[in-house]
Amino acid sequence: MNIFDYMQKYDYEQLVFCQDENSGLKAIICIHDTTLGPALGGTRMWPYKTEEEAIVDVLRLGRGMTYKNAAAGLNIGGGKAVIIGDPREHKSEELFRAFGRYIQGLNGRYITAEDVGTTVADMDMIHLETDFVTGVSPAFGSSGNPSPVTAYGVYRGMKAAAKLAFGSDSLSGRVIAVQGVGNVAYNLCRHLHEEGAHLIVTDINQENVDRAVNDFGAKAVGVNEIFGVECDIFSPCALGAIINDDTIPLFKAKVIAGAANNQLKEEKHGDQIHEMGLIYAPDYVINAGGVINVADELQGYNRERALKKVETIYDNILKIYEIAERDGMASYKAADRMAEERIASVARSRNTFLQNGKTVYKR
Ligand SMILES: NC(=O)c1ccc[n+]([C@@H]2O[C@H](COP(=O)([O-])OP(=O)(O)OC[C@H]3O[C@@H](n4cnc5c(N)ncnc54)[C@H](O)[C@@H]3O)[C@@H](O)[C@H]2O)c1
Ligand SMILES: CC(C)C[C@H](N)C(=O)O
Repeated sequence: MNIFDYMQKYDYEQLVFCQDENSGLKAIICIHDTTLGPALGGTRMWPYKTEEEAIVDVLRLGRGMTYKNAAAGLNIGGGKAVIIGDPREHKSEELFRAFGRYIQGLNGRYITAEDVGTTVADMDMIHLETDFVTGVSPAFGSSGNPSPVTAYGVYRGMKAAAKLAFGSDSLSGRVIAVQGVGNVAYNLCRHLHEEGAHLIVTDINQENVDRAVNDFGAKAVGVNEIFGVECDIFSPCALGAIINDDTIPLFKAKVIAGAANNQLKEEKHGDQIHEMGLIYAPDYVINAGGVINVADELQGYNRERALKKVETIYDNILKIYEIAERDGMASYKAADRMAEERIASVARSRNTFLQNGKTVYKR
């Protein structure tokens, strides 16, 4: 891959390669866009098979955070990091401290948090070397695990999507099929169960299935069955790319609203479900609760204030549908438009010189 061509095509600012022989650290930090503020996004630890796979992933995820943060109304830019390694085998204090020192070297242009394969305990180790890390243990005045807050945001966004589809945002009596009942979806299921929804769940991890069945009276189905079950709402909370040529013909739901990142395999699949009349809550809008929560730490963490901001996901979903209807486009495109317009207008408003270090000269 020609990295500079790709960076130029999507206007990336910076890609940082980090190597530390002692700890075995091989990491890449991507800063996509800092028009709105410092780049904030989690660190993914994954056993990438090739370096190219890791580079493609960090670039794609970093750009996704720019859109997520902008659409959420945060004064935060987009970035992400990946550590190449197996999270079950290759974690050590030495490795996370070495990584923390690289983050410190960026002097606040990039701020990290949890993502797939990393935990609060890992953030605590990074925090030994840098303050530019969020999602650290609450004992340090930080916000801890973002997953329950992500789940709350998905719950609020799902209610908004239900209002658009059914004319009422009540989820009582609705049948909701949840794919993957891990950290986020377990907490989501709790909210849905408390409101009186009927749950159908699946997971490749039987323990997680059993937990949802026992705690919330969920009905369990096989991993391939979940797409075609009779339900009102399908909630993808496991993997990306699950809205695709194979699954679309199976869907019986009227709404798709879940936590997973990058749910559309390709943009055309967003157009297809739009044409079928499904209400689709764009992934990066509905799952922004976690980043909204960790971003609050930059003002001195206040959980009440963070949750209030997470509540706005409800209105954001409604707003995206207003744009989609106004401009005659699918909801995923309307979300992109909303994020891009906000970034462009802030960039325009910063075209005069100010002696306070806040002016960002982008172009
Ligand atoms: N944790 C957060 O705060 C957060 C924030 C934004 C987005 N997300 C996204 O939400 C999704 C869930 O995140 P999480 O933190 O709950 O992760 P998790 O790993 O705790 O949960 C994912 C669950 O999906 C299951 N799973 C994997 N493959 C599956 C398959 N083929 N069929 C059924 N189940 C399968 C796993 O066994 C696991 O239980 C991810 O896509 C993540 O990127 C998470
Ligand atoms: C900053 C993190 C809490 C972000 C989360 N990993 C996400 O994908 O939104």
